[in-house]
Amino acid sequence: MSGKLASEYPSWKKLQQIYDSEHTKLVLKDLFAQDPQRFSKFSNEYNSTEGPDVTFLLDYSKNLITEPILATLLDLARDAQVETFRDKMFAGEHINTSEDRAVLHIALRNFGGFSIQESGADEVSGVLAHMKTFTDAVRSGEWKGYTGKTINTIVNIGIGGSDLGPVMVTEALKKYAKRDLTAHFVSNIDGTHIAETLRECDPERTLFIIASKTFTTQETITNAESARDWFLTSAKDKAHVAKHFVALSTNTKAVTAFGISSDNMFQFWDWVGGRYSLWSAIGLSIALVIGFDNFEQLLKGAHGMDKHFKETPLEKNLPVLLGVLGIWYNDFYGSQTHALLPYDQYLHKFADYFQQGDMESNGKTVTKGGQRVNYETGPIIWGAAGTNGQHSFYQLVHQGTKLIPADFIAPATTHNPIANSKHHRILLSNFFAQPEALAFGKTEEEVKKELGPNASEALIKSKVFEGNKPSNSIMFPLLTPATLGALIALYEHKIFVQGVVWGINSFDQMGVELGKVLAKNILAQLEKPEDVKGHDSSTTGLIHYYQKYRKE
Ligand SMILES: O=P(O)(O)OC[C@H]1O[C@@](O)(CO)[C@@H](O)[C@@H]1O
Repeated sequence: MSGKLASEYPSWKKLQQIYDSEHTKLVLKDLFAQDPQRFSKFSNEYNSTEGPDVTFLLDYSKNLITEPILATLLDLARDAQVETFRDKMFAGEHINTSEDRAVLHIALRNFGGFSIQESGADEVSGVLAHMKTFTDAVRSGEWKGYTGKTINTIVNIGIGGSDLGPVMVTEALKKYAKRDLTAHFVSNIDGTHIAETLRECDPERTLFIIASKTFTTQETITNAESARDWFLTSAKDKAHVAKHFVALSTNTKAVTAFGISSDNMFQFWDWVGGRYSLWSAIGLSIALVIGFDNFEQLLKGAHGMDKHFKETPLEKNLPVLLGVLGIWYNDFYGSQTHALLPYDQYLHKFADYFQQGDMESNGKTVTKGGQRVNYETGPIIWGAAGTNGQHSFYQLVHQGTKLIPADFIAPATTHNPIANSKHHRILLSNFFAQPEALAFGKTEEEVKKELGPNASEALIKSKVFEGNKPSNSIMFPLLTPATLGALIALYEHKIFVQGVVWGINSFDQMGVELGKVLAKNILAQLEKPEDVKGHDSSTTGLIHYYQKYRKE
């Protein structure tokens, strides 16, 4: 980033000219008709070159691009010095400028020997070894609760990056789970979350994992205190906490103050962003559910993608391609969102995960240099597993007024080939059909032919599909830990590429602070008998309504 606004780059100005002069002429039906080689030109097979074999296909041919447009989009990555900043990140430079921190989630999975100069990077293997020892002890039954029983339930208490990654990955890799170990995830401060969870737990056989990078997050600490109170109601003796509570954090002081010994703490470092932390000690619940070896496969799969991102020329660099394609729609076509549509029930939390990953990284309006941008930055990320989305929001995606770029993701083979894989064939037929329908639509002539001469004009019009709606399709042989690791890393690096182009700091999150401060102020007032003061009439009116009905 040269300190310039992205809109000042020559390539940005050229893209604007291309959009203004050509976008009405970019019709997918024509682009495919004109070039039988379009699929092979605009698709890439990723094959890992290190660690476990991971392969997947990225088909980006159903995008509103030509070769000159893609070349200009890649020039944008060059103008923004994406490769330079990538290399700075990998080297451990403090690219998180507002917090003066490195950004080193790649160091958590650095099996291939990237040279990283940052304190703590050489401690990763020690933490992984501790995680392995602990995970093996719990899963083997060697680790016993205070009455000598084995652990059959884990409860991860955390929120945001200390929750969403473990939830998404343990769902995605359920096939690899130890089925006699139940995992619960409590995140919300709403007492319902912990209350409903504790109903499922036996204090003699439950392990609580308090996951918090700062160990100051109000929701997590409050939930952890309630869990400890619940546990001690049965266990009585505080000495038993040591057998049922562990902590994942950077804050040893706060962990020990809570009453968890440092022996039961799994450490990570300030250069691990919360939304990039599932690879760190925050992944302990993942390792407990799927076993440490599978957790290591996840890490190794991600490392393979790190290597690809670090070494591959822009033209074949998958995170760069996804990044600049997203910018084409976000900043020139004016799309506001981006849909992640995994045709795999195991990936039903994938979009949820990247809501934080993408939106907390790139939901910013000020560049690293303090300038307000004059262009769109982070998109709204949303999505759901197919085919459920088809019976929910696809009407809008197909015939609405909004352009919604979408990524379709699917495994070629399923872990559950029931009914002789009939279910999977139906699932994949939809995975293939939906992008086809979005891209090529259905013309008025085709509708008239179908409805016959008596159909009203209005009915005909309502059945037309304009099409020309872009999508990417990603396929891989099977959803394995290593494949999932590579897939997550692909999107992490896509987010990085976009942040560099926009000139923003993708690795702080100042935007989450104001609400917390205001809430703390209101909480203090709610706990006093006198009337609230210092608020607008709406906030005051709402609080008064609450106070009219509150019981406690
Ligand atoms: O892990 P912790 O420190 O408890 O933070 C939890 C989450 O809270 C934030 O909103 C930051 O306050 C996310 O960035 C973070 O993942």
